[in-house]
Amino acid sequence: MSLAQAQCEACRADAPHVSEAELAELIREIPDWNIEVRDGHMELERVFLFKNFRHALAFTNAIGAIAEEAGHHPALLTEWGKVTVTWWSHEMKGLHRNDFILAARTDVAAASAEGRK
Ligand SMILES: C[C@H](O)[C@H](O)[C@H]1CNC2=NC(N)=NC(=O)C2=N1
Repeated sequence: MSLAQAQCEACRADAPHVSEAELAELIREIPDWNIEVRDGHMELERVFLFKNFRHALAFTNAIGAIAEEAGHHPALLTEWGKVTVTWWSHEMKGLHRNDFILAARTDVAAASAEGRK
């Protein structure tokens, strides 16, 4: 089963952070994502480019729907021709397996998104 199809776990303050070993394994499944450290915790981030604002906004809404379905929500920065998607688990201040699952689902949505550049 691919990571994108894996079941999300509920996110709680006491949910386990991914270990170093898990992180190394999971990041291989989403090679286009960068790890950024902000406010002392890791975040997964990827920039998606589009031909115009309309396509960027449509992709933003598609990711919003995926987030609502999962009950797990990213930071989304929509600009002209560009969407920056950032996943982390704010409740537990770090990366949970959920974040990698949602990043993989974001990649699946991007593969069929219109107006990619
Ligand atoms: C009550 C609600 O389910 C929680 O606040 C959820 C909502 N979406 C969330 N999204 C993310 N990324 N991290 C969380 O900790 C989180 N918590």
